[in-house]
Amino acid sequence: MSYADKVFIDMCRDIIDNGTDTRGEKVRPKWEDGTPAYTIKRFGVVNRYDLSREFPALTLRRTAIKSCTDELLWIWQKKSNNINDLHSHIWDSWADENGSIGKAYGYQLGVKHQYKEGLFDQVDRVIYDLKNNPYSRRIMTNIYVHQDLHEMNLYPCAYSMTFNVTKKEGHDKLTLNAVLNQRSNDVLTANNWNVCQYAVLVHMLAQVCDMEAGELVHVIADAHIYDRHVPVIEELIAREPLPAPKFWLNPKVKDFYDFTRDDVKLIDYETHEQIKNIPVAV
Ligand SMILES: Nc1nc(=O)c2c([nH]1)NC[C@@H]1CN(c3ccc(C(=O)N[C@@H](CCC(=O)O)C(=O)O)cc3)CN21
Ligand SMILES: O=c1ccn([C@H]2C[C@H](O)[C@@H](COP(=O)(O)O)O2)c(=O)[nH]1
Repeated sequence: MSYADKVFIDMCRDIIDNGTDTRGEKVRPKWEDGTPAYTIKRFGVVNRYDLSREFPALTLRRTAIKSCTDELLWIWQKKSNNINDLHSHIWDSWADENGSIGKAYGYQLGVKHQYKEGLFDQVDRVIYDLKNNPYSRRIMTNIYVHQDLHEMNLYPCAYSMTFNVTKKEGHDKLTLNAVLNQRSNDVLTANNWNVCQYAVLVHMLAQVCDMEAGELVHVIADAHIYDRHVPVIEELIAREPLPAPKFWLNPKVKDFYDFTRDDVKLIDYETHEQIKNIPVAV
C-alpha cells in the first residue's frame, strides 16, 4: 500500500483523537455562508517521505497531480502572484480585481537579492548552490517576509524549503533531500496537495542538478481538520489503501525553467473515488 496513505491515516487519527478544538474561540477563516470555520488541530506534526522508494500520492482519493504541479510552477518557475498565470481556479477567492494575490508566494521568489557572486532570486540561488556548493548547509528559501505581510491577501502557509545533500554508499550521484516548513495546513484540502507538489519540486531540482531525489521532511506547525471536513476525513481514512503509483518526470528536461505540467505523470495511479465539492474555508 502507498506509504503516504499510512502517514495520512495516522496523522488524521491523531488529530481527531488527540487534537484540540478551536470551537467558540476567535478564528479568522469563515465558510462561504459567513459561519466561523473552526478546526481540530495538532501542533507540531512531522512527516517523512522517502522519494527514492515511492512517490507520496494518496490513493484514498485522487490528488490532482497536474493542477498541483501547475501551482508549484506558478510559484517557483513563473514566480507569479497573478491568478491569470494559473490554469486552475483554486486561488480565485484570495485575488483582487486585477487577479493579484499581493506580495505573496511567487512574488517573493522573484525578488532579487545581493550575494557575493552577484544578484540572484531565491530559486536561482538554490540552483546555483546545488550545482556549485552542494554540501553547503545554507541552501534555503523563505517567503515569509514580515515587511510585506500587509500586502498579502493570505500569508504564505508553506513558507520555507531547506535543501540538504547527502551521498548514499554505492551511488554515483548525490542525493537531494529537503525540509518543507509549513506554519498552517488544511489537512483535507491541501495536505497531500502540498506534499505532492514539493515532492515534484525535489524531483525536478534533483534532475536538473544531476542528483537523485532523497527524503522530503514535512514539518507542520498547525495541522488542522476543519469542522465541516471531519465526516469526510472519517470516511476517507476508513478506506483500504492501494499500491503507490510510479512517478514519471520527462528525463529530457535539464533546465528547471523548461518544465511544464505535462512533464509530470503518475503511472498506474489507482485511487478510490473522489469526494466532490469539498468546501474550502476562506
Ligand atoms: N482553507 C484553505 N485551505 C487551503 O488548502 C488553501 C486556502 N485556504 N487558501 C489558499 C490555497 C488554495 N488551496 C487549494 C484550494 C482548493 C483546492 C482544490 O479544490 N483542489 C481540488 C481540485 C483542483 C483541480 O483539479 O484543479 C482537488 O480535488 O484537489 C486545492 C488547493 C490551498 N490553499
Ligand atoms: O498551500 C497551502 C495554502 C493554504 N493552506 C491552508 C492552511 C489554512 O487552513 C489556510 C490559511 O489560513 P491561515 O489562517 O492563514 O493559517 O490555508 C494550506 O494548507 N496549504
